[in-house]
Amino acid sequence: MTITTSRVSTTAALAASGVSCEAGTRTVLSGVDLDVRPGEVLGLIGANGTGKSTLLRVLAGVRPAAAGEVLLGGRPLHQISSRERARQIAFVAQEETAPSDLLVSELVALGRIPHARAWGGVDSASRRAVAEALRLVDLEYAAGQSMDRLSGGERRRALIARGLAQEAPVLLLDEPTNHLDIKRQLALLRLVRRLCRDRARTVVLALHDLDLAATFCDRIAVLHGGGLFAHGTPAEVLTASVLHDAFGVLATRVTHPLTGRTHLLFSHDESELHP
Ligand SMILES: Nc1ncnc2c1ncn2[C@@H]1O[C@H](COP(=O)(O)OP(=O)(O)OP(=O)(O)O)[C@@H](O)[C@H]1O
Repeated sequence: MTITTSRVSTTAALAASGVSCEAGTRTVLSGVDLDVRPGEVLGLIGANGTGKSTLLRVLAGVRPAAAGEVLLGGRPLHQISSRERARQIAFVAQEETAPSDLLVSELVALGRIPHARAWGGVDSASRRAVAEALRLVDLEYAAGQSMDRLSGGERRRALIARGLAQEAPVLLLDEPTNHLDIKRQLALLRLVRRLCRDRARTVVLALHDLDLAATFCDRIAVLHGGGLFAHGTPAEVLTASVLHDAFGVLATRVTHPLTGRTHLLFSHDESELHP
C-alpha cells in the first residue's frame, strides 16, 4: 500500500506524518514528521516534558493523534484492528504497576495474548516465547516469583520481557533503562541492537542518557520547543549547538582512549569548564 503523503519515507516500518500530540487539553507536539526504517534503532531524546512518552503512546496507537497520522508499514494505524496492531507493535511504557498477584512468568505470558487462539490455552510456541523472553532479560531465575517480590530493576526487566514475548516486529520502549544498573543498561541496549540486526526488529526508544543514545542508536530524534527539533545520525544530531539549545547544557565530545568511540561529557555552564 502506498503512503498518501510525500513527507515520510514509503519504506518506513513506522512513520508519523504531520502528527500533533495532546496531553490533557494541551498540545505538546505539533507537525511531527518522523520515520523509522526497518531494522533501525531510533532514539527519542529531549528534556523532561518535551513529549517523548506522549509521542511513543501515539506511535503505539494507545492514544490518538490530535492531527496527522501514524503509518505502520505504510498503512494508517487507525485502520488496523487492535489485535493486529498488538501483533505488529509491542509497547513497554515508562511506568506501569504490574498486578502484584501475578507470577513473573504469568505477567510475561500476557505478551502472548495477541497470538492466542479463540479456544484459549497456552501453546508450545507461547511457552517457548515466554521462556526465551525471560532468558533475554536474564530473569529466568524469577519466573515462579510473585511480581510484588521483585526489585525495581527486576520489575522493569519483567515488563520488557512481556514486550519481547509479544514477538512484534516493532518494539517501542519508554525509558527502558530506568531502574537498571549500568551493566544491565548496557546489556539491554546490546540486546536491542541484536534484535534489530538478527531478527529484523525495528525499535524506537526514549532515553535520557545521551551517551547511551549516541552509542546504541542508528538515528536520533530530538524533541524541543513543541516539535521535532533535530533528526539524524548521532554524529549529525548530538552536536554542542543542538544539545545547548535542547537541554541548556554544554557538551564536549571526547574519544574513548581504547575503543576510539566518541562519547559526550556535560557541563552546566562555562564556569565549570574554567574554574
Ligand atoms: N494526562 C496528562 N494531562 C495533562 N498533561 C499531561 C498529561 N500527561 C502528560 N502531560 C504533560 O504533557 C507534557 C509531555 O509529557 P511527556 O510525559 O510526554 O513528556 P516526556 O518528554 O516523556 O517527559 P519525561 O522526560 O519527564 O518523561 C508534559 O508537560 C506533561 O506535564
